[in-house]
Amino acid sequence: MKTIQNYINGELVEPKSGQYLDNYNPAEGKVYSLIPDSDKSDVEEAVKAAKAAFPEWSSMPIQKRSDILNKIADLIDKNHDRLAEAESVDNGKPLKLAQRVDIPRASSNMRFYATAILHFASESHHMDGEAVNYTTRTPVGVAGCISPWNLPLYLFTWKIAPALAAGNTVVAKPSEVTPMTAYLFSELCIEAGLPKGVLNIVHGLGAKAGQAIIEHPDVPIISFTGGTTTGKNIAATAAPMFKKLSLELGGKNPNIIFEDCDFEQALNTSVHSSFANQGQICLCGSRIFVQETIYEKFLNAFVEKVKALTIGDPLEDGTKVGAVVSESHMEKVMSYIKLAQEEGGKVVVGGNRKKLEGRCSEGYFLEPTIITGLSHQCRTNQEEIFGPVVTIMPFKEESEVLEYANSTAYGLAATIWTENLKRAHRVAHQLKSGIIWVNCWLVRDLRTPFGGMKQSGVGREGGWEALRFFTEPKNICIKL
Ligand SMILES: NC(=O)C1=CN([C@@H]2O[C@H](COP(=O)(O)OP(=O)(O)OC[C@H]3O[C@@H](n4cnc5c(N)ncnc54)[C@H](O)[C@@H]3O)[C@@H](O)[C@H]2O)C=CC1
Ligand SMILES: O=C(O)/C=C/C=C(\O)C(=O)O
Repeated sequence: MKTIQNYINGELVEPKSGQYLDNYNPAEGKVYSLIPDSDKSDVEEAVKAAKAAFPEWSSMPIQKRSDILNKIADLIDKNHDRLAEAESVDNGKPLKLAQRVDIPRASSNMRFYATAILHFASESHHMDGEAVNYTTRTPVGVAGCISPWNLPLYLFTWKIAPALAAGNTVVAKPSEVTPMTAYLFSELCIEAGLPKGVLNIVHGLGAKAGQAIIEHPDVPIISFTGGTTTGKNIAATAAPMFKKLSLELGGKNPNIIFEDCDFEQALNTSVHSSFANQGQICLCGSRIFVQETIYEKFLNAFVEKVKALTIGDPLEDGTKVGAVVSESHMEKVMSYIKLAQEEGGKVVVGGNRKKLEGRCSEGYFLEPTIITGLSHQCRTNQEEIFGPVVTIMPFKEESEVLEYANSTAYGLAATIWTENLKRAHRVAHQLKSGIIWVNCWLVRDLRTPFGGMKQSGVGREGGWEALRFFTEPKNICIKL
C-alpha cells in the first residue's frame, strides 16, 4: 500500500507523530493508501522552511522563477497519464475527465502564472506637476493555500501557481480526501529543482493540520477553496489576526433557459453543467429554470438524455458518471434527495445509490437525479448539495426568474440561454453572481476574475486579481 509523505524543506518526510490516515478509492470503497495525519508540529516545520526560503525566492530574478514554474508544467505534461489515473482513482471521477480537464488545467495553471508574472506591472499616477506616485507590489511572505477534493490538482495548482509566481513561499494543504496528485506533484517539484522550502505540502485533516496553518502567526495570507461553513470558520480565525484572505466557497447556481434559446445547445450543455464530475463542481448549474412555454419539451428531452448517461467504473472508456468522492459525501447527497421528497419534490430520474458489478461493487455511485415540483424557496433549492442532483422549475417571465435565481445566500455562477442579445445583457446585469455564462458553461479564460458574491466567497482568483492578492501594494509619492 502506497504511503504518502509530507513535502517539507525540499524533502519527502514522515509526519512527526508517525500517525497516518486511511485514503479510500471511492470506486471500490476500499482503503488503498495512507496519508500523514499531520499536526501543529509538522506545520511548524513547514512554516519554518517557507520562512527561511522566502528571502532568496522573493528576490530571485523573475525570469528564473518563471523558468522553474514552467519546468514543473512540463513535468506535469510528461506525467499526464500517470497523474490522470491517480486523480481518477483517488477521486472517483472518470479517467477521461481527468485526462481531458484536470491534468491539462493543472499544467496550464503553472504555465499561465509563470508567464503572467513576466508581464505583471504596477501603476503610476501623476498629480499635474505637483507629485508623482508609483506603486510597488512585493510578495507578502508565507502563503497558506488550502484546497478541496473535487478538482484536486486543478485547484491546488490554481492557488500555488500565482502565490509562487508572485514570489511568496507556500505551505499548502490538499484535501485529506484526495491527497494523491499533490503528493505526486511534490515529487515533480523535486525533479524540477524547485529550491527547498519554497513549496511545502502538509497532508492531514482540516481541523488539525489545516487549522494550524490558518492560525500560524507567520502565515499572513490565506487562500482557501471549499465549503462555505469551513470558509466561515477560517475567516473567524484569520480576520482578528488581520490576515489577507481569499475565499472561494459554495454555489447554488441558476441555469436559466428562455424559450428563444438554441434548444439543442441548451439541452446538451445542461446535461454537462448538471452532472460533470458527478455534480461536484462549485460552478454546476444545480437549479434549472425553464420558461413555461418550453418546460415540458425541455424536461422530457432532458430526462431522456440523463437516463442515457453511463454510470460506471471510472477507469472505463465509456463512463460518463463515476463515483462520488466518499461514503460520507454520498450519504449527504442521499439525505438531500430524501429532503427534496419530504418537501414535496418528485424524483423523475435517479434518486438511488447505484450498485455496480465486479471491482466497483462497493463503490460510492449515485444515479444522476432530476427533481421537479419544488418551490424555489425550499431547502433543497437553497442549500448546496454538491452532487449529481438538479431541480427543474418553470417560470413565466424574466422578472420572476430573476427573483428565483437571486433568492439564495450564494452568488457564484449563473448560466443564461437566449438568442436575444438585449435580454442576455439585461439579465446578466441583474444576476447577483460573480460569473455569468451566456449560451455556454465553464468556458474558462484564466485571465478573467473568478469568484463569487454573497456567501460564495471573498475576493477573486484568476489573472491579475490573483497576482494582486498575493502581493502587497506600496504607494510611493514624490514631490516634483
Ligand atoms: N466550493 C467548492 O468548490 C467546494 C465545496 N464543498 C462543499 O463543502 C461541503 C463540505 O465538504 P468538505 O470536504 O468538508 O470540504 P471543506 O470545505 O471542509 O474542505 C476543503 C479543504 O479545507 C480543509 N479544512 C477543513 N477545515 C479546515 C479548517 N478549520 N482550517 C483549515 N482548513 C480546513 C480541508 O481539509 C480541505 O483541504 C461539501 O459537501 C460541499 O458542499 C466542498 C469542496 C469544494
Ligand atoms: O477555475 C475553474 O475553472 C474552476 C474552479 C472550480 C472550483 O473552484 C470548484 O469547483 O471549487
